[in-house]
Amino acid sequence: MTKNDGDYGAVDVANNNKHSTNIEPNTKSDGNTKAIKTTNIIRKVKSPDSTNTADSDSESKISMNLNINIPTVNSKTGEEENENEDEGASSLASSQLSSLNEEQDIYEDEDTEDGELIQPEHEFSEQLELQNFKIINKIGEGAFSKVFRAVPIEDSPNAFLTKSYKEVAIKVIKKTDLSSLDINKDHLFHEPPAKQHNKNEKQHSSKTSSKEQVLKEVMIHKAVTNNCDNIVAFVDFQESKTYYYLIQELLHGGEIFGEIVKLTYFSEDLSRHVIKQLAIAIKHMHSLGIVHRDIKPENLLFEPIEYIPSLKPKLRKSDDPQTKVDEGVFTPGVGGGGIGVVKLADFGLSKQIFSTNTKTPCGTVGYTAPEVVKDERYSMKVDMWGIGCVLYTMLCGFPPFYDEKIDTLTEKISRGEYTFLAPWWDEISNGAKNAVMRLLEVDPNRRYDIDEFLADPWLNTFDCEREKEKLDNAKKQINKRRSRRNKKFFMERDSTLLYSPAAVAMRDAFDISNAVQRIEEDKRDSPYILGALAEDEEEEFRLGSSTAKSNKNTNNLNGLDDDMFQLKLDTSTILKRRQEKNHNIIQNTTSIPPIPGKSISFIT
Ligand SMILES: Nc1ncnc2c1ncn2[C@@H]1O[C@H](COP(=O)(O)OP(=O)(O)OP(=O)(O)O)[C@@H](O)[C@H]1O
Repeated sequence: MTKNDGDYGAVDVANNNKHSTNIEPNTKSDGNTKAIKTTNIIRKVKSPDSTNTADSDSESKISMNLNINIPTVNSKTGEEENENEDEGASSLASSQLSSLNEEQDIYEDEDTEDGELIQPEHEFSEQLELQNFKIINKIGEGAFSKVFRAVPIEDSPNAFLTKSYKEVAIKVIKKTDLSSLDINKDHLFHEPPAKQHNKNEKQHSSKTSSKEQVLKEVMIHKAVTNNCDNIVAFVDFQESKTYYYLIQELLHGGEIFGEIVKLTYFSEDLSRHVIKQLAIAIKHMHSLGIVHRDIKPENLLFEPIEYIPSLKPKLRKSDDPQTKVDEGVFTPGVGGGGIGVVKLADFGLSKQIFSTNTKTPCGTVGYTAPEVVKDERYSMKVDMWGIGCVLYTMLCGFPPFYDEKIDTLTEKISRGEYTFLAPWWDEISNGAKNAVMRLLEVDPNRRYDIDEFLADPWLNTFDCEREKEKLDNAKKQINKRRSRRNKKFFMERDSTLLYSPAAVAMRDAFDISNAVQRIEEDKRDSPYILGALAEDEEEEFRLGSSTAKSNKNTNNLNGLDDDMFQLKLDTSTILKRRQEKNHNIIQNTTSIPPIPGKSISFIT
């Protein structure tokens, strides 16, 4: 989710720039080299002499400064620690996840009781046009947005909207930032450099497109927000003269990405804890016909829980005892490593594949030949690939696909070339490896779908009796903690690690992996090139062209009002845009946009 721009000292993987020199030279060219190299990358992060390339200014922009405001609880007694030391094959059953949400409620209560930091850090220009909320501090930054922590203003006209939220996260997008940039990442992905428009025309179309993209994100987020505790809740949307405000539930822990960097890797229990919650979120989205398309550790946010140090920290053979951070005790039904409830965020690349009302694919029109109609199962499988990459990375600490050369990396992703490299994978169970293999299957027909993954034996490994006992104990401990707040007991976060070359390289690997999968999906769906238009058509249908109006009842997002934001598209007809797109695609290669500062080209 977080931006990897020059301010953060991004590694230019493609051009092997100065920061890449921190990564050990690649001396081999076989399939294993990548994993050795990436492991070194992550070890660099943890090593005491690793160089932080983020300058002090950029550090002030990082998104992990939430820990100063998180509620605090007391430490555990030795007896409790012993209870929890009794680890083993433990995991979460679906039913147990509800207890995680009880835990979250507790923290929400604590926030307000403590009444911490309700005064703004300073005057924010974004506050001037914002209604109903008071901005307190900046907590994150995306490529096109700033994210703030805010509190509802009491007695505001829309106070009813926020009654469940004592604090919110507000993603603020400045309209002028959009006017020169097209944030529709997939359009950039498919489209060649802009055609020769005159300046006004270009600016106009760019603005329109950007607004579409913001509204699309809002509509999809709103559509998926209900009935799933593992999706960051949508609260409200405001548009002012200068800004768009996307108001959502605040998650106090930050990104799972930072936790992987900090802990080097997660135990199988903790990996299962995180991935199961992600799977529940994806199950919910897929059941609504919506595909996320940008699954990565940066888009997984979490609520922090008490960190309980292990009495005897377990080390893997591959660990450096000097630098491996103890993950602490894993408590079934609660979490571990300071990670409690996990929620999926960032719907900027999400896409509706089929309407739950009609079960017909979106974006298709009457005259489209059956062979170019999207097969929704393929589209959904993009998310399963993303889940596989996240699971692999959590288990060993480096991503499945990596290469400094962008072309080689792309090839490896397309061919599904990855290994369970020794010694890092030696102590990881066959069950976990099997789950990864079923997710990182190149052929989408053979790749797990979400139901198959949720039924995976490794994901469901637990002993009911023991789990129940542990769950009861965990609940008792939570109750004790409620009366023993105000002592800091969360894991320290060294936010400088997040912008090390290693961490940036890991982010890039995910962005590229997801992008390649999206391209593969579109290639599969679009043997006649027309598929590249599907998203445009979809928007046109949903957002109000004359064609859309006539199809309003069958193609709008579930539960959403077509006219919710009074958006009217002022663009060309589908046919004209199809012709333009065909013309452009035939003439050009595609380029990868999501990594600012990089010039990467793909031959289609
Ligand atoms: N609901 C939230 N609770 C807590 N932190 C959040 C929340 N939403 C976003 N953030 C923080 O702000 C950062 C940027 O948010 P987000 O990724 O949504 O912006 P973005 O513009 O979509 O980024 P990009 O497009 O570059 O991926 C996140 O990485 C996260 O650290």
